[in-house]
Amino acid sequence: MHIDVIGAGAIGMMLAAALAESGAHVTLWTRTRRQARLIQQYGVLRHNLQGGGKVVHLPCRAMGEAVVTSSERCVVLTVKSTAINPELTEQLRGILNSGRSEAVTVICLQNGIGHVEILTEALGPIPIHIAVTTESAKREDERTVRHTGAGGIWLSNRDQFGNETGDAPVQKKMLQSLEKAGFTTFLSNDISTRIYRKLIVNAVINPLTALYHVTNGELPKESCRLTLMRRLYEESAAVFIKGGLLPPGDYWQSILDICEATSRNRSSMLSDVQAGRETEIAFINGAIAAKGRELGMLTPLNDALIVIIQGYRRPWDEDKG
Ligand SMILES: NC(=O)C1=CN([C@@H]2O[C@H](COP(=O)(O)OP(=O)(O)OC[C@H]3O[C@@H](n4cnc5c(N)ncnc54)[C@H](OP(=O)(O)O)[C@@H]3O)[C@@H](O)[C@H]2O)C=CC1
Ligand SMILES: CC(C)(CO)C(=O)C(=O)O
Repeated sequence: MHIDVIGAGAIGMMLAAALAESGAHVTLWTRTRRQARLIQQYGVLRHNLQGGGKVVHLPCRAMGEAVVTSSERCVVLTVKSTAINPELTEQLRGILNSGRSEAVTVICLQNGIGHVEILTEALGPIPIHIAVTTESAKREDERTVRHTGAGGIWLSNRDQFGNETGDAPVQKKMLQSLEKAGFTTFLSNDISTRIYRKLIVNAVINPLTALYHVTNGELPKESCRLTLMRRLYEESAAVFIKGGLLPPGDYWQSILDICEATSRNRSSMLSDVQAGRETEIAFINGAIAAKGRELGMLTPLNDALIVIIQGYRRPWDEDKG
């Protein structure tokens, strides 16, 4: 089986380097030719959890370049949800329909929700499996990645159409490859709960760390911030529970636990805001606000944070007035 990891960012470089090192047939795909050449020439420098660094050489191509043919192929999508646009899906179709691929699967590792619907519309009947990961990684430069937190990878045993595919060879082989590469994996028959539990964590930690410009660990340490965290949590959890997306329960402690477990991390949303990049807020708090509207529930805190975070502008945009 051939594995195509799309997106040479934090998660993409971490996964592709670990898979290549453990002997998987993997290609890492970049957006730019420049990054592909750099990785092709010098490899990915992967820092493990203990801080040790190792250069891993692996095939790396820019999107649009020639595809390695294989009868079985697993495409692991590690771009941000905001990068899933018509140009990317057209290029994905090129990879998925290439050569002799008879069995293909797409695995999505994005935080948030809404991206699978966009992909399904563009890719038609190709099976897509959602994966949720609690691993964390940081991209330090175009060829350097640091594994910053160990967790697990949960892969849905159903595709987006509800077909049970846990026994499909591509999926089985993908899970085996990830295990061999050192990741703890699970085949999940309840990915939905896992998605919404993670979404609630991201909906509280991400926009508030971006708002206050603090690390995850600093966020709850000040009482006003803790109050806002709690209110945002209550508003968001109420939507998921009323919508039947999460069983009634208390998910607050898990947010505090993750702040502590990832205390030195800058959340992905804070990193995006600081780098002047578009954030994933539309797929996180935007999804909660949309669900709230559907259920006739008000979500004023989510609504306000969406506009605040989307309103951050890059300094060079300020110049244009
Ligand atoms: N980092 C983490 O610890 C975790 C991240 N996640 C989720 O995983 C996803 C990826 O996150 P992360 O790795 O941090 O994000 P990064 O921004 O580090 O990486 C995304 C990568 O996608 C690349 N990309 C964008 N457009 C394309 C394209 N058209 N073709 C090929 N590559 C493209 C970007 O390239 P370029 O820079 O050139 O634009 C970038 O290298 C997100 O949805 C995030 O929420 C989930 C759990 C943990
Ligand atoms: C869990 C958390 C908040 C860890 O930083 C994350 O997933 C993110 O930053 O997007």
